[in-house]
Amino acid sequence: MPIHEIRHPLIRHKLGLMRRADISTKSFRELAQEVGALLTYEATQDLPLESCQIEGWCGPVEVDKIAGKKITVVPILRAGIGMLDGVLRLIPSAKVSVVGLSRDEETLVAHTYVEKLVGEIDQRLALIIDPMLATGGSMIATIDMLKKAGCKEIRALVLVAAPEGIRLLEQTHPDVTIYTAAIDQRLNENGYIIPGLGDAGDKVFGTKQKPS
Ligand SMILES: O=P(O)(O)OC[C@H]1O[C@H](OP(=O)(O)OP(=O)(O)O)[C@H](O)[C@@H]1O
Ligand SMILES: O=c1cc[nH]c(=O)[nH]1
Ligand SMILES: [Mg+2]
Repeated sequence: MPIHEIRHPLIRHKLGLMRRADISTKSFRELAQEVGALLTYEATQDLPLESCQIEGWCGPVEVDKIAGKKITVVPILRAGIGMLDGVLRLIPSAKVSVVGLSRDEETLVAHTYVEKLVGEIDQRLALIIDPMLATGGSMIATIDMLKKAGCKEIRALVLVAAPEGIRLLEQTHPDVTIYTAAIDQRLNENGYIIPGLGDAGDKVFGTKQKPS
């Protein structure tokens, strides 16, 4: 399974700011959108182009445009919403499929509470967005859902990935490409990524921080 850790200076810097314990909700939100946009830039590098002729300021000119690739962005609720605007800023016409998953704090098993996929999913490139790939359970459940609906091309954009989640994803869905801002050290005994970001959903929504 291809995994791309994007070590661009802007991403390294912004992710570093996100790791601060005293970060405000406002800053966390802004940075999650910005890093989400930067990961989108990387994850769309190979979109097919076609030429077309337009009327330019000095007459007809050949320009490139994206060759009708259908895309669905798939935020995993809640925390994935924190990256959504950043992704849509670069792909404003993408359709959005919403998946709601919540990880049980004891078992770490994710249960599904929303599944609202867009039409023609079999013809679309799916870009799943979630700040955290921890055990990998939430990502695998989402990929299972998309494949069951007929989706054939899937990429995952995550801010931070744990080696444990990457390994599990490699075993279960080797065809899915991951783009991440960082591969961190490990999971702790509560399934939180170390050093990670803490609870990304709580940080995006300003809800109470759970102890890790
Ligand atoms: O790889 P996993 O072990 O499945 O963990 C990662 C998931 O956990 C978090 O969501 P959470 O269940 O806390 O929901 P929330 O976004 O509503 O806070 C995070 O946003 C991922 O979706
Ligand atoms: O570190 C982690 C792991 C799962 N979910 C989070 O929000 N953070
Ligand atoms: Mg959470």
